[in-house]
This record gives sequence, structure tokens and C-alpha cells, in this order.
Amino acid sequence: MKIERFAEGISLKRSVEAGTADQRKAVQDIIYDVRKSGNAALHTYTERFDGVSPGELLVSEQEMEDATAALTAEQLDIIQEAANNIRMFHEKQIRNSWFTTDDTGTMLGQKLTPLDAVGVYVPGGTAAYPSSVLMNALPAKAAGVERIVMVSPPGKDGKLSPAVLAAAKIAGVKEIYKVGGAQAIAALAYGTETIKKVDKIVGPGNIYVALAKREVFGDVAIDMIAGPSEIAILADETAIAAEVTADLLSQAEHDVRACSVLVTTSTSLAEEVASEVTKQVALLPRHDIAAASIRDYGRIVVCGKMAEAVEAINELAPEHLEIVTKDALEIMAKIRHAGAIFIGRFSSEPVGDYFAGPNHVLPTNGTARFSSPLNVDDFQKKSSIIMYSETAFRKNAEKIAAFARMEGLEAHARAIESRSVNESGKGPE
Ligand SMILES: NC(=O)c1ccc[n+]([C@@H]2O[C@H](COP(=O)([O-])OP(=O)(O)OC[C@H]3O[C@@H](n4cnc5c(N)ncnc54)[C@H](O)[C@@H]3O)[C@@H](O)[C@H]2O)c1
Ligand SMILES: N[C@H](CO)Cc1c[nH]c[nH+]1
Repeated sequence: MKIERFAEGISLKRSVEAGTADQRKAVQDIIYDVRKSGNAALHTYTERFDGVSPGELLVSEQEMEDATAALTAEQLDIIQEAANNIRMFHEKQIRNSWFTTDDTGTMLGQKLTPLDAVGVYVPGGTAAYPSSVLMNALPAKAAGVERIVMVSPPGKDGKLSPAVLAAAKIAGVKEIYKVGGAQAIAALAYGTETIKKVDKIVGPGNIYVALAKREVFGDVAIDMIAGPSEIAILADETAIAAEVTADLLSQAEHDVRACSVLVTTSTSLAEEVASEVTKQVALLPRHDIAAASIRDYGRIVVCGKMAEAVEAINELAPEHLEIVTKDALEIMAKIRHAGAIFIGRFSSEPVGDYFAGPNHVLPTNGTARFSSPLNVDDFQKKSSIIMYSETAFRKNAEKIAAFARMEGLEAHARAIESRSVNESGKGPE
């Protein structure tokens, strides 16, 4: 990994652009085909990209049972314990409808309603993600969503991984289809003969999934663009190079387009991490992916002062940020843009990927500037409630009608005055 010095004007912005023109075109074509040909297109693209024919798209009850039976009791317990932590964290986020009244008897408020149908994307191209099943489905359950539809690409055996299906069972997801990529997003957005369309699509995925979500946005809601994973580590001389390196590689192994960045005030840490990366990456089973990610998107940036390091992180707006420094809490207070912030040596990023409870579906590619982690609010919508009392109405009718006339909207004014005329004789002229 190359070591750079922080300097005025250095750009730390993520260098992976939001898809190439070719990728965007490929995704548009896939979506068009699925809208036109439904299930047939899902089969064609699954054969092309996943190299397998899934047969029935819907996962059967037998497949669910076989999946649970394929895991050890210990594995099932781990998924269950993670699910408990994730459920607890998200249940704290549940909001209720609220109403307020004043002394005229007017009532105002917000009525919260869970979405009727939500599609959750669980990635599955190069790895299986039972943790993403829990992270997507449990907040939807907490919000009260009735229909949760899960999609994920089948493996080479034409099936979903047992751990993914076991996690779905633990999370209470029953409608699951073996289809992934842009074709799955199109099916969720527009429906096919087998898959009924949903109202919102959530969940992470690779660049094709992220581009497809962006493409269908407007016809359905989406949560955010949660694309290839990212980690930034803000460290000083107190950090241990081997640990920092391992954490950088934990995200690099996700995807050749994943991004790992060390921002440090310590030149010696930077040098140690640079040589440690070379050693550790060679020993990883997913060496090819991690090495390509580090080569193309890995960076080590040395800053003269902690204030510069904080500035660099805020510019990067990373999906994950680890702070491994003295006075880490004080530094955390200065961070404005990051999807999830892991504080201290024992908050290694995978603690959050699997177990702690906060959601691992997080904004990437700088979108942490304006997006939040997936949460219960993503699965509820609000209706405003307005119940004006007669007293409040009569007190304000003239002002409301006058406001309408400022906009030149006479019918609005007359709607108000149609009530006033009966009681007070102040109707339209
Ligand atoms: N941000 C988050 O919260 C988060 C969480 C977990 C995983 N991730 C990311 O999810 C991604 C998982 O990626 P993955 O590839 O393993 O699984 P995936 O399920 O996202 O993508 C696999 C699908 O991509 C499609 N595809 C592959 N090559 C294609 C091509 N040339 N043209 C069109 N479509 C193509 C195929 O349909 C395939 O089924 C990684 O980028 C990982 O970093 C992000
Ligand atoms: N790091 C991913 C979010 O970018 C989430 C994940 C799932 N499994 C392992 N990691």
C-alpha cells in the first residue's frame, strides 16, 4: 500500500465512481428484459451470471428444513444470539403515532403505518451473508411489515446457502426467491408471474445491485445506496499495526471494489501497516479479491495533526470508521460523516458486522454525508393528522384565505370561506 502525506487539496473522495457507463447500460437492459419477459428473464440472467438454473424460484419448505438440519446446534445458537442482539437494538428505535391537542380542541399528529410489502436483498455472489438476512429482516419485523420478500442469488448447486436460509427462518422470513443481481431488483420493483411487486427495496449488494436500486427508485422506494464495503481507520501511535491491518483487510475481502483506508498521525504505524498488509493479504483464502481491492482502492494517509486526520475522515464519509487513538471519544465527537463508528481497540469492525446489534447495512461511496444506517424508520411511513376545531377554524379562516390569495389560488380561499359564510356571513363576494 502506498503511503501519502496529507496536504492541502488532497482528495480522499472514494475513487470508485457510481458505476461505469457500461455497467449502467447493462443494468438498464436487464431491468427492461425483466419488465418485458418476467420469469423467463430471471432464468436467463441467473444462468448467465450465476452459472446455474435455479429451477423453482421460490424456496420450498423442504429446502428451509434441510438448511436448518445442515447447520450444527452451535452455529444455530450463534445466529440466534446475534438475532437477539439485533432485534433488541432495533426495537429501541420503534416510534409510535403521536397526537397533540390544544385548548381550542384542535388535534394534530402523525399516524405511523408499517409498509405493506418490503423486498430485502441479501448478497450472495462471492460469499453468503446470513448476517445480512438478520440486518434487513429484523428491523422490518420490528416495524410491523406484513410481507417481507427475500431475494438472493443461488450458489453453484442452484440453492441458497443453508446459513442464509437458517437465518431467514430465525428472522421469520417465509417468502424467499433464488434470484439475485439487477434482475432480482427489477422483479421486486415491477413484479413477475411469480414474484409480486413490493413497495420498498432494502439491502446491500455489489455495483450491479446498487445501480439497479438507483434505476428503479421512484417506482418503488429504496433505503440507500449500500454498495461495495468500505473501512477507514483513524489511528495514532497507540494502535497496533497487525490489528489495524487485519481490520483493513476484513473489508477488502468483500469485493474487488471494496475500499480500505488508514488515516494516521504516526509515520511508523503507516510504515508497519504497509508491510503488514503485504504479509497478511497473502495468507487470506480470498486473497485475490482482497489484494485487488487493496491495490486499486487501498490508501494510507499520514497527517501532521489530528485535526487534519479528522478533516480527511469527514471528507471521505466512510461506511465504517474505526477510531483507535488516545481520547477516542473526544475525536468521535468531531466526526460528522460516517455510517458506523467503532471506538477503541476492541470494537473491531466485524463486531458490528455480525453481533453487536446496530445495523450493518450502511451508506457507502460518500453517501454517509446524507444517509443513515438501515433502521426501523425505513419500514414505516407517516400520515399527518389534522383535526381542526371550529374555534381554531373561525379564528384563523381569514388569514388562511388571505394566504391562498397571496398565491393567487382563489378556490383555496373559497373552500375556507364556504364554512365561514354559514355562521358569520363572511362568505365569498
Ligand atoms: N454496504 C453494506 O452494508 C454491505 C453489506 C454486505 C455486503 N456488502 C457488499 O455486497 C456486495 C456483495 O457482492 P457479491 O458480488 O458477492 O454479491 P451480490 O449478490 O451483490 O451480486 C451478485 C450478482 O451480481 C450480478 N452480476 C455479477 N456480475 C455481473 C455482470 N457482469 N453484469 C451484470 N450483473 C452481474 C449477478 O446477477 C449476481 O447474481 C459486496 O460489494 C459487499 O462489499 C455491502
Ligand atoms: N461489512 C459488511 C458491510 O459493508 C457487512 C458484512 C456482512 N458480513 C460480513 N460483513
